[in-house]
Amino acid sequence: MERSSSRSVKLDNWQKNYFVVTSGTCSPGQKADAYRAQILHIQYAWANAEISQVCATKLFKRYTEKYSAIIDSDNVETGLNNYAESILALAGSKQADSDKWQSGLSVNNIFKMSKVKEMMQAGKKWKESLLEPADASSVVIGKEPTVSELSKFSVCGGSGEGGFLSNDTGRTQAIPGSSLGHSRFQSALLPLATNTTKACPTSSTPLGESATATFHTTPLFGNTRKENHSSPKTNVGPNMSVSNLSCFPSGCENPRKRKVFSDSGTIDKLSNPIPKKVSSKTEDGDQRDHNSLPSFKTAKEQLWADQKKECYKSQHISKSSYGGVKKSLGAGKSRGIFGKFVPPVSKQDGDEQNERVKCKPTRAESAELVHPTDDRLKNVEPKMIELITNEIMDHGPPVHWEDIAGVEFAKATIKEIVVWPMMRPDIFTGLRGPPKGILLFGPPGTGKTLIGKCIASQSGATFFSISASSLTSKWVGEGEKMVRALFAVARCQQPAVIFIDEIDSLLSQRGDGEHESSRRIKTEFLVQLDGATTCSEDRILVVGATNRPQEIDEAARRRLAKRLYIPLPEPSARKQIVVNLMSKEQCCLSDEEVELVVQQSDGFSGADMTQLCREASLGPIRSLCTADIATISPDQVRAIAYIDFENAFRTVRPSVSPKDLELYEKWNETFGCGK
Ligand SMILES: Nc1ncnc2c1ncn2[C@@H]1O[C@H](COP(=O)(O)OP(=O)(O)OP(=O)(O)O)[C@@H](O)[C@H]1O
Ligand SMILES: [Mg+2]
Repeated sequence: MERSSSRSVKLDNWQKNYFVVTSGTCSPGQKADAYRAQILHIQYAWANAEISQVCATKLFKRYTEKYSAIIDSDNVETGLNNYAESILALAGSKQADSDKWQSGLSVNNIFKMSKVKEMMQAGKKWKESLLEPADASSVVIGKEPTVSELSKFSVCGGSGEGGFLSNDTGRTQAIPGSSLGHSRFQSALLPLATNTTKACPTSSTPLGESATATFHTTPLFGNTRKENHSSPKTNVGPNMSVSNLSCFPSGCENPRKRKVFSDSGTIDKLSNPIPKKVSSKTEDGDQRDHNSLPSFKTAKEQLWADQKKECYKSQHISKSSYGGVKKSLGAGKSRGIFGKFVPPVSKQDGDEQNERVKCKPTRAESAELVHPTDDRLKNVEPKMIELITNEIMDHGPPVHWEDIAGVEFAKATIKEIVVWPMMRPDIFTGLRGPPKGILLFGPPGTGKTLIGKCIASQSGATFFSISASSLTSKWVGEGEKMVRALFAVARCQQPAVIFIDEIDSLLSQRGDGEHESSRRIKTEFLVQLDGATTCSEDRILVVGATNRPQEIDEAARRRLAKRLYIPLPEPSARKQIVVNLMSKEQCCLSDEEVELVVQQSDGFSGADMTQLCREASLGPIRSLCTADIATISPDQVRAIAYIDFENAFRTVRPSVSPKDLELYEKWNETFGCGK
């Protein structure tokens, strides 16, 4: 009768709590309290055999998840942001994020409670009886317990509550608020001494698998630090640990005690799977060996740890490589057909050779090592070198000569100037020495930048690519230094190609309205260009590209001795572009239709041709109804047909006007070096 009324009281409480939690009016702190109460109810109900283990496990898991969602959430409206650190604060009776959420306990004051003191005494006696006679002296039982020792006893649920197990019934106290009888306690706690395992349901350990019943006073989601061992309401009875440390008796957190316990072997084997090395490692002090104990880490802690590791790694690497992690100052960039072959695996020709291979730095490594002390770089700020390395050196995907349609003369000339001299510097000497400056000029979208990228890929030289506008705008006030640094680094990385796109914005005619800073950059550039172009020793090639050649300063023009016209593509080049692009798509153009496209695209630049093909390729998609687009598979899309090109011609027009073209032709006749 009494029992059924106590059950109905619990049910009432349960319902009340449920309403509190689901009402939507309570704060996160109140919710957390309510969930904690639910969890305690589950514990009592289970210990009291009112619910089955399976049921207890399920409920426990559900409510601990909900509880932890509130505790760990950093959402100010729905969570307490009460990570482990905050729980530490709770242990110190400090107020945490929530007004409601304040621990009534602390490591210090919990032991002042009379009931706890009594439990301690009982626990001590029980320990004595367990450890006798072998290790009794080594267990610090006889002396007045220190806080940490007490904490051990108190939190090692088995020890504290072990008192209840002893026959010292006089000291046994019923748990306030609990209907648990003495015998119940006994059956619940006996496993600790008898090695029969009866596990508490925990969120992480299935019932029956847990090695130990661990009743301790750590907060449900607390870290297992000693300071954590206070918890609101935990003084009312056994508490189930849901942290992944819960399977360890918390008393083992005191290193000395851990040693004692592990040495004694008895309790350790029964209840504590902590390896012995833990105790020996921590023997000398109170410092905890975090590696040895599995410790609960919040996601935030884990993130910090990961970030620290990353930070350490990157610092470590950047210390060992000059100017960045991935990129060398171009020495490693000898790519393309003339780049030096570096076998991925070192030769196994004997130890001596291996040793030599190991000792001899690679080109990239030597560049990294040599650079800071290189005389030519002594006046260059390291920051600049890093910028050049990271931002100016070309790292784009390779471009091949075949990717550039038409412009055969320009391609042949460039090969002659750039590629062969790189390949045979011994032949290209004296008068045969290559020009040090090239200007690629022509209408927009004819492939000047593409040629620059191709030189980068195919020359085998260290390639520096910079847009002149970035020199004048991006590094405001630093442009001049940047130019100097650029050439200095290039000099250290010979053979080198410096590609300056939109060079007109850097080397435009000097005028009165010119800004002082851009005048300085230009002057510096001309000085450097002069040095590079006149010094026969240096193997630095400057390649400029522009679609406004007429704006280039005459002094610069002179230094860019080889001026190559990159005209609009001829019919054969246009055909090549179409065929090339269509070969990558599903296309059913006949040869005649391709010819028709080529005829109709007269006056188109390479970029216009690319745009035309893009537009045509959308034709098959546009012919679908909207509903089909969502469901159709790629292979069901029809091939690109001539009709799509016809439609594309309606929207894509040539971007270069005949008038503009005349200007280029004229400039080419006057200053160009083509045939
Ligand atoms: N000769 C060509 N062969 C193949 N594709 C070309 C050719 N010319 C231009 N293209 C296409 O047009 C795009 C633009 O070319 P690019 O940027 O090299 O032109 P540009 O001459 O540098 O123009 P701008 O003077 O406006 O800078 C290229 O990415 C390429 O797809
Ligand atoms: Mg360009």
